[in-house]
Amino acid sequence: MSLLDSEAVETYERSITAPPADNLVLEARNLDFFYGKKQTLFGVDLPVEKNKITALIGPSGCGKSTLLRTLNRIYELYPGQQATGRIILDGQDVLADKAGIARLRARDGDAVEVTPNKMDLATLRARVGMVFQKPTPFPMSIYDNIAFGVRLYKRIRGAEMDEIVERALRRAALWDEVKDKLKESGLGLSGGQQQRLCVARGLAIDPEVLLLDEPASALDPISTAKLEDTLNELVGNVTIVIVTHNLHQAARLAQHTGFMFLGRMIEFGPTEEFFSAPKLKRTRDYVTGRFG
Ligand SMILES: Nc1ncnc2c1ncn2[C@@H]1O[C@H](COP(=O)(O)OP(=O)(O)OP(=O)(O)O)[C@@H](O)[C@H]1O
Repeated sequence: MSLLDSEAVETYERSITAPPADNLVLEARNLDFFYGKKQTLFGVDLPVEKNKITALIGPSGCGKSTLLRTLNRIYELYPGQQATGRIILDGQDVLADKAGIARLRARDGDAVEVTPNKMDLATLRARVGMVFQKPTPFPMSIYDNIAFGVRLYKRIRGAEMDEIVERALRRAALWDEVKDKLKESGLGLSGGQQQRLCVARGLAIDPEVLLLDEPASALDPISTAKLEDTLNELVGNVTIVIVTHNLHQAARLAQHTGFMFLGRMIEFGPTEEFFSAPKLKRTRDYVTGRFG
């Protein structure tokens, strides 16, 4: 075998240990993604267990954010970006319409039963929320930051809205810090508080899944610890997928971890095994700091 052959074999070697199928709430299967003509995801599989935390790690540019943006189809806001494959949310394919599913069946022989209607974006965004790398509060009061999103999806009266706002802020572990200044601007909060406000905003519409794209990268260690406490408290009630560059953070928080490399999901499995006994050399090299 030539060096080139062995490299080619290694490039495609994968190890995916998925949680039991009945426990999955969201699943990407054989997902490809294109920025124009440039392909950036290649046959990615991602099984996401319900009410657990799944971490995505990997070197810069390997496609972690792209994968996250595909899961709630936020990429559709940008012309020329396209995804093919399957994203199944509670048995419904959120990516494909009827014709798309027929094409997939013909291509992959995939016989998964899904509802053949492309999910409308408002429904999808309500079920799969997203928090970005930089805190992005709206230029309005702390209260309205949360109420605004809720009003987009539900007709709510005053007192009921107060309850929703309080509950979301409590779940995001921010209530005690802001309960006396709900009318003040969200922009006046610290970076860490702003990020928890964004988590609260996401939680207020009761999503099944919350996607977090490096949510702690702009935060100091104390704010990071508070955010992690918040995420830990949410386990069991909401499903979280988090992209992080911080391997310790992945090990601390996640029940499952996926390692991406060059647009591929190379290794996926339970976090403890993933870090203590990675199955592939490439993962081992990455988690021991030998490359990346
Ligand atoms: N808008 C875009 N147009 C064209 N290519 C893009 C665009 N956004 C990202 N890419 C490319 O897609 C690939 C994957 O990028 P992505 O941001 O998903 O990686 P990442 O793993 O999240 O990186 P990082 O850890 O640095 O945030 C990279 O090669 C990147 O250059």
